[in-house]
Amino acid sequence: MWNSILTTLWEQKCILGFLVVAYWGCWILYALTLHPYAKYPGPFLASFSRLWIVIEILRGHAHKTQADLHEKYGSIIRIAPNEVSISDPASIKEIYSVTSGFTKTDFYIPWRPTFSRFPDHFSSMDEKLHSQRRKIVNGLYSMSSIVKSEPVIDTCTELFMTRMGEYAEQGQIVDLATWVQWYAFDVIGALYFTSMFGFMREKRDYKDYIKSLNVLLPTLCAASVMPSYIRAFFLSLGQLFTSVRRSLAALQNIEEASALCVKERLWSDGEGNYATEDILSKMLSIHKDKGDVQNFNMADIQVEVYTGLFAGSDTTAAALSSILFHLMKSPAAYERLTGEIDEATATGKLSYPRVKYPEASKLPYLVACCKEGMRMHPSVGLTLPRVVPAEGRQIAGQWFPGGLRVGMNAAIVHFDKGIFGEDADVYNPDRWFREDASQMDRHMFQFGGGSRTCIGKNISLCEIYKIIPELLRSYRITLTNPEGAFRTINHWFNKPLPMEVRIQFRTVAGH
Ligand code: HEM
Repeated sequence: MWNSILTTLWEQKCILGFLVVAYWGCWILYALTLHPYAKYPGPFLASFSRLWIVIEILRGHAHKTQADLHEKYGSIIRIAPNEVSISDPASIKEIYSVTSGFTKTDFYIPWRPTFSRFPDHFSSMDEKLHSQRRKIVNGLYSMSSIVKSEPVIDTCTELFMTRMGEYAEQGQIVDLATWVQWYAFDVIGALYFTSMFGFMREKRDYKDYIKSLNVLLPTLCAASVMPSYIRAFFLSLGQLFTSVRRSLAALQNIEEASALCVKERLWSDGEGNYATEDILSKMLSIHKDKGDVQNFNMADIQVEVYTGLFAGSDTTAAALSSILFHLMKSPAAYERLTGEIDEATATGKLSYPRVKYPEASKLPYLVACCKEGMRMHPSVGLTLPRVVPAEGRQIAGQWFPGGLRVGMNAAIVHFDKGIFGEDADVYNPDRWFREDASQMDRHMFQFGGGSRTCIGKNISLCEIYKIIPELLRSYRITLTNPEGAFRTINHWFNKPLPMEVRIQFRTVAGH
């Protein structure tokens, strides 16, 4: 009897094995020949399996491989069986404009906080729902609203400048990439909750927020590019691995932090009287005044706070690091910029000691240097994947059937020679004074596009335009290794690695 049971089991195993191999064989054959994306070139493994993109993402420099592939194969490359990356800048309008009809793919689902009733803005895939939910809070992120909070940002800038002064006095070497991230995190604390978290005060990673994000990002990114049916398995099996366990604990840490920030405000303010004018009190007021009509409750406020914690610091810090790094590497641009800042300060066009955003954003060379820094290094370094509308679309001269995926990456588009000039590969703020600057502006993609444009863009721009002139006006900063390259690790946020600088005092013109 045992013999016959074993034989049956063996036969079943063989049949199962055969079916699996046959399925894969057919799938690979289809993916390589009949699939609508079979005509597009790319890595062989990527044409039939998502394993290629998972490995690339985990290696942390997917944008570089992607750039090499576009260089080799042209403007459309296959990066997964059902997904292509497009480098033609004209396609930004076709894919990402408000009326394009393209929707976000399931790439975004793993980023969603576990406690949300509605998807957060970033991960929402239903355009109608997204538009309804975003309308409730959009006003809080407008530039006119952010500029009203400049005094709050100023408290952070003041502390940042004091700390830099301490380092200058001690002649100590500083990791500027870490310091600008502490600054960006404290600004989020100040804008959302009136008080900084304590990164710059305590000179350390407050409550391990940054460590949590660093641990979380590679796991989330890898899960996001996997086929959705493997994700749950990956995350459950991943529990066996310390790195995945730590990532999930990290996610919980950020979620708990956002819940705590909201609770602390409620405890201190009691029921409904919010004395401060920070983003949190404005959201609490929306809840109090129109919460029932708009279906906006405490859980939704917590989601907004979570998004700010998640998306508000790595991004701004990467932009600040890139702007400063490229200036330090280009002495002529550095001198010209400090000249412009000094003159504006001496003639009263730039306030002292705290720079105001409306003043700084009018300095032409400063604007050019900030744009060029963000062009050279967009803070988000992967494609923003979208699903082609059901009826299909013509993009970059090709027909794309509905339901397939396409995406564009700012780290590729920003180097297009047709738009940014033959010197697109090199840092050159002067390009922004050329006749075709408005065309370049239209193709800058660091904040995404259309209805899904970054909601926190104005927060970041306000921070950037305030702190760069203040820092360069009062201190001379130099790289300890002037020959070194700008080193980053790309897990969606393309994060700069430590950037060591020396800081010296400067005389501020007219003061
Ligand atoms: C230099 C700084 C920043 C950069 C480069 C940046 C970049 C981006 C990009 C590229 C997107 C589009 C993602 C996509 O379509 O897949 C995005 C969306 C988003 N960003 Fe930012 N971001 C920055 C700062 C911030 C800040 C400070 C916050 C929050 C306080 C924030 C919150 C968000 C949110 C909520 C979304 C989703 C918007 C939506 O789909 O409605 N970002 N950001």
